[in-house]
Amino acid sequence: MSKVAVVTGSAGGLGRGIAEKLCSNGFSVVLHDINEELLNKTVEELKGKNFDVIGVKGDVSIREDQFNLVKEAVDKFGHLDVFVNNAGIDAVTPFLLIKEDELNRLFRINVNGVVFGTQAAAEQFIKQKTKGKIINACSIAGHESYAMLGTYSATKHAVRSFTQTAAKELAKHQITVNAYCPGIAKTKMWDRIDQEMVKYSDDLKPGEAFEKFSSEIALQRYQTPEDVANLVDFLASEASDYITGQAILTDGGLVYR
Ligand SMILES: NC(=O)c1ccc[n+]([C@@H]2O[C@H](COP(=O)([O-])OP(=O)(O)OC[C@H]3O[C@@H](n4cnc5c(N)ncnc54)[C@H](O)[C@@H]3O)[C@@H](O)[C@H]2O)c1
Ligand SMILES: CC(=O)[C@H](C)O
Repeated sequence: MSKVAVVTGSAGGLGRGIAEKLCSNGFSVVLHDINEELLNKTVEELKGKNFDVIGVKGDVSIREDQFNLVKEAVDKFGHLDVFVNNAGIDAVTPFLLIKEDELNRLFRINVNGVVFGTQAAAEQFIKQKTKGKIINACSIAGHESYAMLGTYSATKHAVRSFTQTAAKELAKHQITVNAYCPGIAKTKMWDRIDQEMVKYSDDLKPGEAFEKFSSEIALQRYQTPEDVANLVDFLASEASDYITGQAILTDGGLVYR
């Protein structure tokens, strides 16, 4: 019987890379995103690769949507093994200009979404009386906070904190909870971050913020979605059964913790 994984925010970017990796290793995967048009396109592309996938539209910041997502996964595939809280958004703002709307928007998606997804997945694992794996999208920004990324960095520190708490409380059910901490991957997220950072800079040109951050990478190559998917694939496998509560860096050598 195939293992079943849900990957939130997987219509594109790192989430799509994670979904493809898990599919290539025999998982049935529920792709999910708030962007229904891109989600449907990605589902069709992955079905074209003979991957066993379905797509479920949803908003991770809505608790009911997260529980519906798990229900759709179980209705289709019979059970759940892995839940990846990948969806997240960014904001670039000088600290003195951060407004309540930004705080609320980013915490609702990057933090509340992870809490609700964890609750929905954990309740299913407990109902199944099986072990389970919950894997959360953190970041280098969950270990070190960055200028102009104050709210975003705070949300990723919160993800790391909730990962530890959930791991401690859910271990008795043989549910592990871990986080992956990517560095700088050229996805739509970094396209947006670069555009915004350039707006606040007198000398950066488009693309130069990404280059500036990436120039510090010790391994001297850009991060790819597959680099991140390799770590998530490990955390989704039995090889990581004795690891829980960890926020593991995969950044090519940027932050050393
Ligand atoms: N790209 C990087 O360098 C990087 C580094 C560290 C951590 N991360 C984290 O990895 C995750 C994926 O990042 P990415 O670079 O692929 O971003 P991305 O913006 O390319 O993709 C994120 C996806 O999430 C979806 N999404 C946004 N809000 C949603 C919501 N409320 N409900 C459901 N789906 C929603 C978007 O539609 C999009 O498809 C994020 O949590 C991000 O913080 C990214
Ligand atoms: C977007 C992200 O988490 C890091 C800062 O690249």
